Amino acid sequence: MKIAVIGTGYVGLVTGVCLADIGHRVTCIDVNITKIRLLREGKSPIFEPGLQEMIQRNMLENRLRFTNEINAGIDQASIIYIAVGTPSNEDGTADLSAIQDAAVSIAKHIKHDVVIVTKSTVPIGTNDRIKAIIEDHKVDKSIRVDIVSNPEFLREGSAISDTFNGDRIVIGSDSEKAADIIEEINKPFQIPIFRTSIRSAEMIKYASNAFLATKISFINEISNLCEKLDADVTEVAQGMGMDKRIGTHFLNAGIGYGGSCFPKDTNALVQIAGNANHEFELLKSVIEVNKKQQKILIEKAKKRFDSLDGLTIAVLGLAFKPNTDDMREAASIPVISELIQSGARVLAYDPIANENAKRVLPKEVTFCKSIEEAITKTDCVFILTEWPEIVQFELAKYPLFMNRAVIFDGRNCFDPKKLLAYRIEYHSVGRSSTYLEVLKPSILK
Ligand SMILES: NC(=O)C1=CN([C@@H]2O[C@H](COP(=O)(O)OP(=O)(O)OC[C@H]3O[C@@H](n4cnc5c(N)ncnc54)[C@H](O)[C@@H]3O)[C@@H](O)[C@H]2O)C=CC1
Ligand SMILES: O=C(O)[C@H]1O[C@H](OP(=O)(O)OP(=O)(O)OC[C@H]2O[C@@H](n3ccc(=O)[nH]c3=O)[C@H](O)[C@@H]2O)[C@H](O)[C@@H](O)[C@@H]1O
Repeated sequence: MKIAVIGTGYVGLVTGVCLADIGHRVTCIDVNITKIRLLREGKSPIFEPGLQEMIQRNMLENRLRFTNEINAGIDQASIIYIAVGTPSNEDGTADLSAIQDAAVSIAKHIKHDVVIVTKSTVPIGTNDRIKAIIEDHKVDKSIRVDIVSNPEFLREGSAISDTFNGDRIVIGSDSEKAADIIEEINKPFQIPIFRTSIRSAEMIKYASNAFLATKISFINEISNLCEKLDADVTEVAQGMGMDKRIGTHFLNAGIGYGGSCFPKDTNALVQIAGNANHEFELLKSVIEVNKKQQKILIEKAKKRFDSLDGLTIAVLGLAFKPNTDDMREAASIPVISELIQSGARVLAYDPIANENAKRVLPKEVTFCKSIEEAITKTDCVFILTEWPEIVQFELAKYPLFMNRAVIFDGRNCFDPKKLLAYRIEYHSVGRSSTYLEVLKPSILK
């Protein structure tokens, strides 16, 4: 099948490359000239495990090419995927301007019947609008355009593996024939296919992200209660997860969810509900809980030190999760801004996201090339992302390098009991803090 993919971000690029890998001929199109230049050189503009190798292999085998020219890109394609961004507007609604632009460009350039497949996360009813835009703008009115909503469920950091091992592929369409074609295209992935109406498919995407975000905020609330009542949230989550109806996934307490999707999609769903005269109270609370949760390490540090003014603090992990260089809505942004406002000096380190972080973090931050460099002569460490390099870092080095070995861990990377043996004072989430007996001031109780 000849396929065009519009938008080569995390979703479009991974989709295009994986479709090429299962044998289709794919042209990836983007308005961003730098991205396309890099891709033509076989370089991935984003950090995603395994992606660059797969790009190079499929280019060599002539199944994958890249262009800035929409007309050249969709010229021969009978299937056109839309995977452009749908970021948040100021009021939380989804900004659909890139979708609108893509639809108009498609309409102006198509020369034969096509199936349009929407991968982007879009509010319920948007695919109907895409269809209307294309019908309005198409030059040759005899061309047939069918629409399929095919929401994406991949996670950053494991995008390729998720594409090949997803739990389901949702295909929403009111055209049986178009749905059959998209089912056929996806067959080699050998993933269960679930066919729905267009609007149900659009809703499945928002409902899934909102539900996962709800699980995280729920366990974070339980973790706050655990701290007050001397229970251990990791044990509680494990015990809850053994019930198959609850499941073990997405019950890791921490400093809240970030990233390009949960914050944006939960806000958008609240707005979608509002527009349908429905007050989505549960989801509003999920969002509020998450905002509060991002502040918990700062609160713990302020309680521990009285004031952060004049302290030197290392922040380990800046990306919103491990295995990505994505800084969108990363917890490190509000946390570091608040540390700086409180008068602390911040030394930051991320194994991959330092460069992207420099663009969004306050200019006062000093970026370091290693964990050792970041923690040297610091008064405490904040761990914000559970990168393997950070989790596996030799614990004995903290007391050696730091002024005083105090760790605030927003990702529960370590067993608190183990830290005492290394003479580290340890504050994590939803578990009791561990202090060195000799240093334990009575006010800390
Ligand atoms: N990032 C993720 O892990 C996931 C994202 N999604 C959804 O997929 C969509 C895309 O997300 P990302 O890939 O993260 O976005 P992104 O921001 O990484 O990439 C979007 C790309 O589209 C390009 N673009 C914008 N307008 C264009 C146009 N008119 N013609 C051609 N290219 C254009 C941009 O230059 C950019 O390269 C969003 O709706 C998002 O909610 C869904 C599942 C996972
Ligand atoms: O729509 C999207 O963009 C994607 O959003 C998420 O994927 P992603 O944002 O890449 O990453 P997740 O692994 O879901 O993590 C999101 C955030 O939740 C946090 N999280 C996750 C799990 C958990 O138990 N606790 C927790 O705090 C992570 O640290 C991270 O900040 C969903 O998992 C994907 O299915 C979806 O396709």
